[in-house]
Amino acid sequence: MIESRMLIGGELVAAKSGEWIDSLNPATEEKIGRFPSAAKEDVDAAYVAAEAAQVKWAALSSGDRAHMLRNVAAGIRKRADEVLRVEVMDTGNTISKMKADVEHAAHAIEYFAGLATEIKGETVPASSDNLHITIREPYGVVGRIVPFNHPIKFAAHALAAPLMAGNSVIVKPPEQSSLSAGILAEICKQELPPGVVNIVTGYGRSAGDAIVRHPGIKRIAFTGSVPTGLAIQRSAAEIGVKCITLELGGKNPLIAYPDQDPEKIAEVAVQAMNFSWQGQSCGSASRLMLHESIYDAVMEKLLKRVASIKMGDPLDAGSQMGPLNSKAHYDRVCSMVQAGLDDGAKLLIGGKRPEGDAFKKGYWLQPTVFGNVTSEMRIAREEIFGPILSVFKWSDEAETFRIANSTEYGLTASIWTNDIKTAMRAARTIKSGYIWINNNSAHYYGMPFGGFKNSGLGREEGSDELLSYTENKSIHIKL
Ligand SMILES: NC(=O)C1=CN([C@@H]2O[C@H](COP(=O)(O)OP(=O)(O)OC[C@H]3O[C@@H](n4cnc5c(N)ncnc54)[C@H](O)[C@@H]3O)[C@@H](O)[C@H]2O)C=CC1
Ligand SMILES: O=Cc1ccc(S(=O)(=O)O)cc1
Repeated sequence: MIESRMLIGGELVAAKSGEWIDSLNPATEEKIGRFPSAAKEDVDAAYVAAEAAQVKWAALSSGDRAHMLRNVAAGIRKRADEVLRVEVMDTGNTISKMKADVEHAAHAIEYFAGLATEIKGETVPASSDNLHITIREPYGVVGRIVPFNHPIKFAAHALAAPLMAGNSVIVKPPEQSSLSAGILAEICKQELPPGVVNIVTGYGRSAGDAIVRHPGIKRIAFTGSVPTGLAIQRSAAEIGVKCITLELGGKNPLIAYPDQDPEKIAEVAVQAMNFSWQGQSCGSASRLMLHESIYDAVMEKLLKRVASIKMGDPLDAGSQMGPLNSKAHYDRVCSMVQAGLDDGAKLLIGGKRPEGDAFKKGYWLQPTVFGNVTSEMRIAREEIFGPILSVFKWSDEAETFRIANSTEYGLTASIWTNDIKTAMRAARTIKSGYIWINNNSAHYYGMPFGGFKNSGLGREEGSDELLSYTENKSIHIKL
């Protein structure tokens, strides 16, 4: 049983109210621990500590800040096995996938530490009798709110760029899976000055909302769903003028052209759908658009591959797919299976709880594929964030682009063709922020990641993200 603590002002603490939230293992529904349920008073305390720490932190050289950040990354690596086990039991994601997330957590911090000397301004020849320079200053206290699908990776990533830019930070982990953030809190307590990082756990409607509405927190970065992103914009606007960046959901197309090998497309479609994350990844290609000339061949092979996915104990290295993250999420994903059936899509495989004693408890849903999907259906328009793939057959390229662009989302797209002109035509026409040609799923630090349309605002994973935690100041020196 794990009882994790928050980090506020350099101390590992419970909520002032004494309230806790239970952590359940989604594979078994057993209680595995609990963590504090913070309210406004806890966020206020975190803000006071963060504000007090920030000025000294910003006054350090960027090299000194980078050095301390690297120590946090090393601390994560040192406790990687422990973090991994907690994270697998708390999220239901399989151990083979989660291993990479723990490594990513450390890598994200090291990446931003490596950008230490990029926090720089410009000289501008705006007049002949002045020296015009810009400098970049931190906002002060930054709030970052992250979702349940990659808890340790997102929590670690969340502190890196704001800190590197000289801010202090308050991180709010997801209420479904907060235990790994408790370990991160212990590492930050050891490696950083008190108050520089504050980790406040709890529900979005209380702890999250208190961060968004805090008048002193001008810079907020949110990763999560579109409805919550919109709610955050509304709440923040009631308080003041705030700079909010949003990494939101996707309903991402994978478009396969007639020149493709059906076996290869079947393989990449399964990968790109992220069945191995139960579909719980923002970049999942949940709309598979197959040219009619390869449709039958791809589908035959794809269904065989889906049928062979091994669901099982997430702690078993042989398991290829685990349960969904929480009961509420499971219920919603299952309701989308029904929505597909109600709207007339053809259920080709899955759609049920797997059979066997191991799956009687927990939030298990088989990998699911619908055919005969049309663009009006709910399963074609709404992000499900579960293991449900919707397959379209196409013949006319322009109509396919129209359908690909017909949702409110625009996060990623994956285009498969050997013709570079065709590939670039598709890449330019699809309204998404991150496009793979003959590839899928991979993220590359240094390349800006983020969404068009309702998939978001702002870019992460590159120098844009670092600079987004600074404000530009113009200084004119009369010569
Ligand atoms: N674009 C990207 O990089 C990514 C986007 N996502 C998206 O995240 C979603 C799944 O994650 P969920 O945790 O279900 O999202 P969610 O939007 O329900 O919650 C995300 C976070 O927001 C907090 N929150 C909820 N209501 C709030 C409020 N009113 N004020 C402040 N904070 C609040 C929650 O406590 C949680 O920490 C999907 O839509 C997925 O596509 C997930 C990963 C990456
Ligand atoms: O869900 C969003 C998401 C998934 C993966 C990655 S990364 O490949 O680990 O960088 C980032 C965001």
